[in-house]
Amino acid sequence: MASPFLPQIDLASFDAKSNQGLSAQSISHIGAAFAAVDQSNLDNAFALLQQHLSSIALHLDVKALSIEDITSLLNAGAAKVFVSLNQLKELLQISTIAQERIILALPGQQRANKEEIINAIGETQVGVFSPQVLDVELVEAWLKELGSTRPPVYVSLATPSLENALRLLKLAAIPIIPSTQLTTDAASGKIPVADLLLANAKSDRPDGLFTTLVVDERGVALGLVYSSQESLAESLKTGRGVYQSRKRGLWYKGDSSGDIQELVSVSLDCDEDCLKYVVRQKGRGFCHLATPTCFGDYSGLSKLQKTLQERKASAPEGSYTARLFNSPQLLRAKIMEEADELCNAQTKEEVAFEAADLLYFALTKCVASGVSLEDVERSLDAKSFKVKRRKGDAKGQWAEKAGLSGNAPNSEAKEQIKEAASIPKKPEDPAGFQDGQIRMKRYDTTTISDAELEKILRRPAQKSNEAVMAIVKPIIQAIRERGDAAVLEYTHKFEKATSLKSPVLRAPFPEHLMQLPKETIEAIDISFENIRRFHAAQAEEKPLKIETMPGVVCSRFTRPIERVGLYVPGGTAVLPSTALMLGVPAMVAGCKKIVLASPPRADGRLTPEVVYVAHKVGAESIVLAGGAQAVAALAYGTESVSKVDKILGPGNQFVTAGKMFVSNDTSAGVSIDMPAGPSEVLVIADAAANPAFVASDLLSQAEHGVDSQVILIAVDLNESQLAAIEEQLHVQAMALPRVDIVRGSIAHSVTLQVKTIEEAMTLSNHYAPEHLILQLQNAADVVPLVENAGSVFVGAWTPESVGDYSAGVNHSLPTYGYAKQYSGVNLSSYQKSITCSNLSEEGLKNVGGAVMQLAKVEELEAHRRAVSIRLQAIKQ
Ligand SMILES: NC(=O)c1ccc[n+]([C@@H]2O[C@H](COP(=O)([O-])OP(=O)(O)OC[C@H]3O[C@@H](n4cnc5c(N)ncnc54)[C@H](O)[C@@H]3O)[C@@H](O)[C@H]2O)c1
Ligand SMILES: N[C@H](CO)Cc1c[nH]c[nH+]1
Ligand SMILES: [Zn+2]
Repeated sequence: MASPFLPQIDLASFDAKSNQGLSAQSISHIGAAFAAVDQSNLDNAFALLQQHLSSIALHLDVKALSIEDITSLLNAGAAKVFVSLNQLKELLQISTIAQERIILALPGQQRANKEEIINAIGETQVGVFSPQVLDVELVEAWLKELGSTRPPVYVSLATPSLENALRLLKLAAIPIIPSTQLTTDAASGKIPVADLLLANAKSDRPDGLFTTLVVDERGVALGLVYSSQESLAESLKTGRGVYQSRKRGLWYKGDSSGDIQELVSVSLDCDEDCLKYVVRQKGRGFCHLATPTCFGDYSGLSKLQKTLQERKASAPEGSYTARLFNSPQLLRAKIMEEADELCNAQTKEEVAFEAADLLYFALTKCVASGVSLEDVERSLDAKSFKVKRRKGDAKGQWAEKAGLSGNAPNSEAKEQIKEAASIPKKPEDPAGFQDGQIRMKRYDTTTISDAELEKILRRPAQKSNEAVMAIVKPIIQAIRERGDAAVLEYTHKFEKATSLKSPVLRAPFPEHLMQLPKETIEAIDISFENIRRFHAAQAEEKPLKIETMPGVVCSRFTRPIERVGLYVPGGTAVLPSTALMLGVPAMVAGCKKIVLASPPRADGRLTPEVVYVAHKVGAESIVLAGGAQAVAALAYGTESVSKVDKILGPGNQFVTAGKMFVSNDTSAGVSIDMPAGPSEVLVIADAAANPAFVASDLLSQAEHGVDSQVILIAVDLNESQLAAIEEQLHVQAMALPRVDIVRGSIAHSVTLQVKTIEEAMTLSNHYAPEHLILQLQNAADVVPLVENAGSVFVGAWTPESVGDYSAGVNHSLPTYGYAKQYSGVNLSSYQKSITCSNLSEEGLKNVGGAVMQLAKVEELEAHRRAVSIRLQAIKQ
């Protein structure tokens, strides 16, 4: 049963040291409170809800607020709101508000009659609150008039006394009493809380004690004890579990054993003859036999939590749980794996089995982060208070994986923005936010050490190679052993494309699979032509040929790699532009066999843009698979997938690990382009830069994935110039459909303040970004200072996205600092160079001596003779 009375608190001073009323702790023991809210203390109300949501059911007089503020308070967890008649009518229109959360506040001093109330509330069963009833006798008469079917009635006790309060309680009205008049200390002369709690309680025992159930915060029964008014008062006063022992009198639990209890809350059952104490048990447990409960050990989730918490404190070396605690990447992989298995479970047994696995790993994550089951349950309860619910659509990537159609990919993100806007205060900024704004952290490079800078510029952690390889190796093995069947199995599993019967689509590709709007065809055609031109211009005009000595001619010519496999990612976004970037240079180089691979949608089809590009570049086939399975199929070939000589293209960690593995396997005979991972950009901006342009460039890469990183180097910008960029970043980010992804990437993105362009370039060359954008006064003059970068974008009119799609440069570029040693994809990525030597007699005579001498040094006689035998022949 809820608290039979409500302490009235002053929002402005609650929790503060100056608070003269009951302490916050005592109020949370009672579990409910009342307060009047207006604009002056609205922020305090939100703060209080955030801090005490689960421990205090907050009842708020909101007559001075707008409907928006009221719904925000309900959303934030206010238990009940006391409203005017007009507000009541408006709130009843919102179907998601439970009616018992709305209480009609009757106007003023007047005694209300039954008709007045019934007229006001119609058929709706809402409570009634009379704010200024001075005369208890009047209330008595009034309650009688309302009769037995009356709604819950709250009465503000303007002249509080124990006697008045008890009279109202006997009438089953709920008195609201200023907390300054209440006490847990009987000696203080105020109204004792214990007396109010037990006002209507009646013991069913001859000794007059109350049977008391003791439970933990999850509601698990710890044991059964007895209470008296005195022990309850003592418990409320000390904040501990204090009971009435039938043999020893007052019993302060744990005084002799040390296993004390912190009191969380006290309440009565429905017929008020039994108390429930919620406690936080310390020490070995509640039972004198040192078990957590008097009914033995914990079971289920509570038991698992206890074990995990113990393991976290001292995990046996080598235990699996210790491995999980030490490797966030392994834990993440297991959570994803188990979630996927749960989704695929069919029978009741399978669902229970897989759900148990998922809960185990989820709880390990909680314990590793210092979160308890109680915290999780509090969060669940808080969600149940929401008035404006999210639609519950799956996010784009998951919706696609699950084969949902017609699910607007980012509707949930939009809901989140709306919701965020309707909640005025948040206690802490989540990742990516600062002071309520999506903002990158700022550092002045003159005030940080090199070591700190190194840490700041570290790319977001990736799964360890070991963890990813452990996932990828069995996949590759399965493809080698079982070919097409295994490719299909993984596609069914990861892409949910269960209707797919063949892993390959062969050219000529059917027209109906590449139906596109005219504008898209035009855009692809323009981009195709620019990319073709830029890559064709990279071809050697003629083979290199020089005479190193008279008669010694060396030359070099290139040949296309015969068979290439092009991986087009498709996990989190559909990327036909990557098909262009990989396919066009392959076509220009003259590769004989071009095989594309890309994960299909859940309906088993590829996005038509990718099929159209495959058609335009003359691809032989498209492998309808993603991840390591696609890479393995390309590397080794299967019954229907053509083996290739080189695999190119970006991808996630499974794709990259697959590429690394097959390129290291000499039996595969396959090479790869480079490690190209999560997108990144570094923007260097000075005072001439347009803040909106700078922000838009940063966001264009931040929206790729939560593991993307964007860096701004601000050259000699003052506070207002920096603030202008930050403001733009926030405003533009909030308007993006992928704002939830952006928040993730901005959380590990930074602004670095430097004084000069030289300092900026030193930093940039050290970071070696995938994309470097120069938004500087004389941007072109700075290009000669670039030493390491995948691709450079010069000046205000060159957004990075032109390079992603249409300018002609390639967007498949080295990330993760590999721009220090790798080039992005270019024509030579599809070619090999062959060198050629051609000597005349004179030439051999000129160079032969050097060759023979060096062969002699290396003691390779056959090498020496291959020359001497010819020189002798020339002599004869
Ligand atoms: N650097 C560049 O030039 C460049 C260009 C474009 C894209 N990108 C990057 O490429 C990446 C694309 O990644 P993506 O995930 O969107 O698509 P993806 O196609 O690379 O990966 C999706 C595949 O991963 C596999 N997979 C997913 N979860 C798995 C698991 N638990 N176990 C085994 N396999 C699993 C599945 O087979 C799935 O088909 C992004 O990080 C993007 O930023 C980089
Ligand atoms: N910027 C990405 C490479 O890091 C490529 C891309 C594709 N589509 C849009 N952008
Ligand atoms: Zn991009």
